[in-house]
Amino acid sequence: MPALIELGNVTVRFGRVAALADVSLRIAPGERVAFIGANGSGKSTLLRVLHGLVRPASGSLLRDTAATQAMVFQRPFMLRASARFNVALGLWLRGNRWGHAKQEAVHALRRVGLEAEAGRNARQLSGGQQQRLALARAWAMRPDVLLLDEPTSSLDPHGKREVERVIADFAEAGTTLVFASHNLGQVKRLATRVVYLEHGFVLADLPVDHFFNGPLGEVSREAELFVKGELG
Ligand SMILES: Nc1ncnc2c1ncn2[C@@H]1O[C@H](COP(=O)(O)OP(=O)(O)OP(=O)(O)O)[C@@H](O)[C@H]1O
Repeated sequence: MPALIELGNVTVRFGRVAALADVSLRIAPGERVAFIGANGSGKSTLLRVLHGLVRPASGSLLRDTAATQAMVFQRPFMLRASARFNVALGLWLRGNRWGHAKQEAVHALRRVGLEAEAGRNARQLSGGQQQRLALARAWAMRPDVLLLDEPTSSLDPHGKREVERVIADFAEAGTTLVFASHNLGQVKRLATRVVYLEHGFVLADLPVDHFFNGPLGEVSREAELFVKGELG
């Protein structure tokens, strides 16, 4: 199957820090890929490279130009305006008429269970609601690929469940998911493939069952320790 995104030997530097080192990665349609690893291992940087927000110092990035992408950040930025306006604006900026954009915004809000909050100031919504609002904004774009940077890191268990449900809906609708997470339970629930990063290197890239249950081999000893540590 042709790749949606393909990275070849990508290195990203911030000053003297190599945030990514020689990363090669191929993402095919329908995959659900989780990036895991310790703080500073390069997960966010990798997502930003995939979304074209960070330019590699070297290496190649190929993207299927017909495929659309959306990214949801760890702390999504909301305008001081209604939830509906926050979703509609993105659609309007992409050339939709305002009336149509507002209509589509309401559909997207319904999809994430925020219909009742459509008229509320987005900044006054709870963390979980804001995260779902960010997903509604992405949903409205009907992306082929959805990139998420620790989408539930600041949420309580209820908020986490709600946001995970929406993410799972994206996957069911055929969206390719690529997300960074520190929550290994979430990785097991949502991902089909795990990419383990350490100091900017990909140390393991395996189907989720193999990553959590199979022997990881010499090169992935650190990954094994990481998983054991995280799972306590
Ligand atoms: N804009 C930047 N300027 C300078 N250094 C940066 C920048 N962004 C990332 N880095 C550095 O690059 C490395 C990788 O950071 P990155 O945010 O990608 O890690 P991460 O795995 O997402 O971490 P976390 O789990 O804490 O979110 C770190 O050493 C970080 O300090």
